Amino acid sequence: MRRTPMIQLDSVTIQYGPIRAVDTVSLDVEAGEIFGLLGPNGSGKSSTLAAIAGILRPVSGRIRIQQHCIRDKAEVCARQIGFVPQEIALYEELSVWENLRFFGELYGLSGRFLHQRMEISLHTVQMMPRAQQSVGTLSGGLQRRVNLACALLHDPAVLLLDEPCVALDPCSREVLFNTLSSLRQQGKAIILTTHHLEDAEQWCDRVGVLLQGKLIALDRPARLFHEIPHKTVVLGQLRLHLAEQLEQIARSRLGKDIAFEVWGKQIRIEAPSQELMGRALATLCTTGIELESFRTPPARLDRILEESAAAATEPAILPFPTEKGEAWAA
Ligand SMILES: Nc1ncnc2c1ncn2[C@@H]1O[C@H](COP(=O)(O)OP(=O)(O)OP(=O)(O)O)[C@@H](O)[C@H]1O
Repeated sequence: MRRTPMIQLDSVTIQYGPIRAVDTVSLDVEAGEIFGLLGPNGSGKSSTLAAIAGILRPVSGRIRIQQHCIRDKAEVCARQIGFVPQEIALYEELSVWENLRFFGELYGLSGRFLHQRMEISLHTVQMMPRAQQSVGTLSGGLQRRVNLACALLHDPAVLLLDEPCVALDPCSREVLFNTLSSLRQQGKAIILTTHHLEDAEQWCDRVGVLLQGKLIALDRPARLFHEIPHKTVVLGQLRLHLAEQLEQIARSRLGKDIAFEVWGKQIRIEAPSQELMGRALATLCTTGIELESFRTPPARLDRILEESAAAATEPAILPFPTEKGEAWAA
């Protein structure tokens, strides 16, 4: 049974003047879920996140945080949201600890409780040993961890991260995702934007793909990444055109489990398992059919993104919706 979503977007549309950046996007994210928002540059990821954070007002549609509409209950919702922007938003001349105190006070925290929350947040991102170091002397990756700690100070139920992996080396990325996984275990609802398919596949529970402001795919990564889960497909380039007689011999030797199609010097082979694919390739070889090269075709999500990158990424210029006011950026 599906639980009540923490974050609900219902037909959300965001415009910058006549430019439609996000087009009737609907999605739900539950407690204890990491949701990845993927898409090429300019597809509307940051705008979607900013609208959920309450920084940007959609021209139409509805956003709810823990069932509260952010339009009507802006303050209640803001208390439930931790937002980690793309840019590092810290005071370089202040220490890590001083930065946390400053942002904690902005959230209205004080005294012993603030002190406790600062310690917990720094522990969560593994930065306690650096508490007294000035932020300007930290690497970009470590600054990002402090950025995240600041967003955790008020213990929000919802965490939004805009491109958290930018400029992170593999080790920092591992720390980041381990941190997010433990926050997921605590029941937080997490949305992050990323360009890294492998991160989305490894760490996200569900993935939504935006293209020109539209949500064109939404599924579990395993389903998005592996179009043909029970079959293995190889696309090959033949050294020579295939004579009809040789093709018939190959078909009889491969048997009914292996399907292949030939067009020109291209061949597409489909086998029910990796093992049978290996045997099929060997059989073709011993039949005298030489492959110059072969590759596995891109999975569904790779292809969606490949196609989207090839397509014009400029957003559609559409008439302004009449029912509500103009989009505005804070
Ligand atoms: N303040 C703004 N004024 C006008 N247009 C904007 C503004 N912010 C974003 N846009 C446009 O809205 C569209 C969506 O932008 P957005 O930043 O949300 O995309 P994105 O997927 O986050 O891109 P990126 O991966 O490059 O960060 C883009 O075409 C962008 O040019």
